[in-house]
Amino acid sequence: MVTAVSNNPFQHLTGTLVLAGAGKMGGAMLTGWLAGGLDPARVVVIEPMPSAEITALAANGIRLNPSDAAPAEVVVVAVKPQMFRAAGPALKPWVSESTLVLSIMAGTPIMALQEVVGGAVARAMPNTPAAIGRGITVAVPAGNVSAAQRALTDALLLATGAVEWVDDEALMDAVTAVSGSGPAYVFLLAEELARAGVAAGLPEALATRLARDTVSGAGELLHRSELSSATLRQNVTSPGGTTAAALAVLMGADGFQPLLERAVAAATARSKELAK
Ligand SMILES: NC(=O)C1=CN([C@@H]2O[C@H](COP(=O)(O)OP(=O)(O)OC[C@H]3O[C@@H](n4cnc5c(N)ncnc54)[C@H](OP(=O)(O)O)[C@@H]3O)[C@@H](O)[C@H]2O)C=CC1
Ligand SMILES: O=C(O)[C@@H]1CCC=N1
Repeated sequence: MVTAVSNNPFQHLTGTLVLAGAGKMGGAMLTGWLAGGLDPARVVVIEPMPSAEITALAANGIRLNPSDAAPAEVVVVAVKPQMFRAAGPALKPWVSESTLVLSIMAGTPIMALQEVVGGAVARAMPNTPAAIGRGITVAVPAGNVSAAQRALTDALLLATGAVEWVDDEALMDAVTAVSGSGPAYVFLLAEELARAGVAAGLPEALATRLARDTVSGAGELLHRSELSSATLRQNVTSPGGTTAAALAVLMGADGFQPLLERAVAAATARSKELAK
């Protein structure tokens, strides 16, 4: 007998998924999930000011801000950490002891979620490339997360990209600083490369195009290649050539290394502050 095997990563989701906060990150994850085959009829979105995109999803069967609530299988908490203490209690009617509460809030410890919302909490830090299935998320489970809930968390996160699990929640501050915030550093690189091109005499539209395609092309090469980033960099650097001249600046005493170290330390410190 041949057994049919489903490719749907959401096959283990048999109840409702509630997304609280469909802003930039929650919206990106929802986009990734729907693109990956999540049945819109299983989704409830709680969002006081839904964007036009989120409002349009209601036509596909998503329930937006319903007046009735019942314990869900999964509640994804994607509100700003600063408003969690105020917004969290309203989520309680959606949560029973057996609800998986998947929080993506920066800085907010598992213990705060257990206090305010309850359920079985998994804390995760995704990033916005989740919208195109190219995110990376680091997750840490609370002690009462069952094997089935961990598998469901894995399936939800894998539908938006790669997943790493850690046991030590204290790592999440530095994780947030590297991969949660990281896409912004790369987009800033594209902005500043374009600006530097204009300063070097290029028309703005051409400089913007060159910077955007260079950053995205280099990212794609890094993604597909088995070579380390250092080797890929060396492959661009002809001895005594133009790249070497630029890298002497970027790898100098006040170059990328101390700058990124300071930036990541600042983001890590801010994540720790958000926990207070
Ligand atoms: N942006 C990113 O790249 C990443 C963000 N995160 C985390 O994701 C979370 C959301 O961040 P981000 O998407 O950037 O922020 P946004 O402000 O874009 O999203 C938060 C959303 O929650 C809405 N909201 C406000 N009050 C409530 C409520 N009571 N119930 C439900 N929703 C509510 C907000 O509406 P309104 O705007 O009207 O207040 C907003 O649309 C944060 O905790 C952040 O730490 C994690 C990883 C990456
Ligand atoms: O800026 C922030 O606080 C969130 C967390 C990681 C990315 N954005």
